[in-house]
Amino acid sequence: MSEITTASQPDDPGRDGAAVYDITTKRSATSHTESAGSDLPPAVMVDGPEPTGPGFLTRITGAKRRPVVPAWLKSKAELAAASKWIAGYYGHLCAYHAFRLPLYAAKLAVQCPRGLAKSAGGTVRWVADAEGQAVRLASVRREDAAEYLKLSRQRDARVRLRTLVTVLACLVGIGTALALYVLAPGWLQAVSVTALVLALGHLGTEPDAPVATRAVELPKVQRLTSDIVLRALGALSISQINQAVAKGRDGFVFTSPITRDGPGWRAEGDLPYGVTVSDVMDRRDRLASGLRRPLGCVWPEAVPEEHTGRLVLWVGDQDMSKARQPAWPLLKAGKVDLFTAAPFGTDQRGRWVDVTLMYISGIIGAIPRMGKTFLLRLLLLIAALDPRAQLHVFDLKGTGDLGPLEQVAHRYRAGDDEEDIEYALSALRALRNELRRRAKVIRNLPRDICPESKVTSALADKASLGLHPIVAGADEVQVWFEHPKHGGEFEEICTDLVKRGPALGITLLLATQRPDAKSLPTGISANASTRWCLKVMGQLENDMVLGTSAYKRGVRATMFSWADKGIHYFVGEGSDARIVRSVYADAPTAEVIARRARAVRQEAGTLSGHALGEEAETEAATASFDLLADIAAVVPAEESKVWSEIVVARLAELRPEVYGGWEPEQLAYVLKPYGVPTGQVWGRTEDGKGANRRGIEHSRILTAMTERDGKRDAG
Ligand SMILES: Nc1ncnc2c1ncn2[C@@H]1O[C@H](COP(=O)(O)OP(=O)(O)OP(=O)(O)O)[C@@H](O)[C@H]1O
Repeated sequence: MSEITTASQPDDPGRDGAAVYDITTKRSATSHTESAGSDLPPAVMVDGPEPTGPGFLTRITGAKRRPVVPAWLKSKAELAAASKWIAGYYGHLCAYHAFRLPLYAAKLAVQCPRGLAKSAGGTVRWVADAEGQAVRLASVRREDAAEYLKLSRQRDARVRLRTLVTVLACLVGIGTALALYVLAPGWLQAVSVTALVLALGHLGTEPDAPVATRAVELPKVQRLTSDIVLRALGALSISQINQAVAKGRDGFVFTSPITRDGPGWRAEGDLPYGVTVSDVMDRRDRLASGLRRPLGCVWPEAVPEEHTGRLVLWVGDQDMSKARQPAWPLLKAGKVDLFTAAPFGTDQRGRWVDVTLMYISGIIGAIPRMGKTFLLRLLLLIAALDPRAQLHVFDLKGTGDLGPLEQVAHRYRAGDDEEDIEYALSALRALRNELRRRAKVIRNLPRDICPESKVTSALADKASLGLHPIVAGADEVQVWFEHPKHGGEFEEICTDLVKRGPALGITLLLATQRPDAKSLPTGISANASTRWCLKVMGQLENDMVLGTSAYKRGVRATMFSWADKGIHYFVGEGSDARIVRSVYADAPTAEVIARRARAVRQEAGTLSGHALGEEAETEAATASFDLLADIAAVVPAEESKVWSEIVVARLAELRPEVYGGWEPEQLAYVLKPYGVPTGQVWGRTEDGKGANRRGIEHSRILTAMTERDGKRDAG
């Protein structure tokens, strides 16, 4: 219990000379003086006299209840999967041994003489009471005549009885054998002889040479104990843990018993004050060394609803990247309803993790070669399995990784040449127009049909409304945003799609290997509701993909190792960040799934656009579109400064299909990447009144054009 005093300064002996003294000794001295009757005011106790805390009722209302039925038993899919595994396991055992039965029989037959000799020898030793011989010999050595006589008498009686039993057994055995030989049918004789031979063969088995070999090699895993956890945490070179251990306390206080959790062990507890789970995550490799387990087995995690020092340590039996993943339920059969959840990966415990591709916009980020394209392709395959969904696929890497989706995509293009960029731009403009159309449709629908003002599965089914799901996916999307000419427009359209698309049935999935502000504009990264982050190298990229301060909260995709391909943090589906290993679907597998999706679409009559060999109509019309050139065209040289509202009105007149509906703010937004600012400029209204309003300078447009063209020529 600590206390504070309100001692006045003049009484302080150290004040004049500004002496420094130990606060602890000073404090006790002051309280002592006070108790001795000085005129210091009484000490004020800051801790209550008794430990008080929440009452029983408060504690039980706040208590965390553990589920009565374990999660794996509640999930039909998991139960079915577990039953299938068990049935498969025992089925394999039976098949394995059945196949080797003749071999086992032969081995036993060969061992039969040894078994016969062993049983004969054993019987003789039993009859002769060989087990008592050592004791009898000991009494002889001690020359203890009395005891020897006692033991001999006992042995004689025993040998008599055992001889009788043996003779009787032999008579019964021989009699039975003769009876069988004379009376029994051939099959019974064969069975009896076989049984006798097998039994004798079994008896003749050497302990180090079993007849039956192992059908399965069960992985031997070390049990996780508190000692091992403490040893590993103590090896992390975290000073607070080491200090706690040095003072005889535990460097980790377990808050629940170490239990089996899926194919691994789970330990939960509190780190010392001031140590956070992030500190442990940063040293995951050392932790794995301390636990003597492969890195891919060791998964320290934070508990989001607890304090930052609450650590859950899950140690898998097998490396997550190598453990066998259950077969993907959509691999061979099945359709998808994009408005409901579909599995796309498994967590460390091998449980399926689902994603609902509607009402989201997502970003996938990672350094190269970690599985970003595979993941995007998987998500697009899931979308392809909903025959209503229209797919827009842009492979800006240009290697054809998304090629399997070509046969189902409404828009498809691989490559980053100028014509590919124009194609993508025209497709995105069309998408934005579609977004606007959908907004109007939704707005005009009666409340009872569309109560939530968003596209639902039932609305998507009504072909007349044209509200089918649209899923657009782009790999290496930084190519769009860094484009010298169209970067601004790509950013503007994608931001709009990311923000408004989810409610209107349009999902945008963007994958990038360089998640920084330039290659993934903040307007997009901040508004994406779903994030997949495979290995990244630093905090900045981590937070760009997983959200601001994710790194601080301990959600760190930097901890993944180079071998953790396809393993990522998944943030979405209304839950906290989870570690997921995405389903591995290589190109041939993707091709098979896409073919199935095409067949389903053919049946439903929903194949469209590129999949039917149609070219986009808007492509040629907009190929020559250039924002800066258009502004230069509508703002003559004599108008040195012009208001934004006038520019957008003129642009809309020039190309209504592109600029129709633009607001002055939008102009400012798309000009930003070109370095053209908008500011207060002097102008006149139609009736000749002068005013200051937001606008642009003609010379800045010309400068931006010159710079851009110069860069392009240099490039
Ligand atoms: N879920 C997965 N499970 C196991 N291995 C995977 C998985 N996903 C991808 N891989 C492996 O990782 C390799 C790289 O995948 P991918 O091409 O998707 O990487 P990327 O991040 O797109 O690379 P780049 O940036 O170079 O395009 C693949 O060849 C594949 O073997």
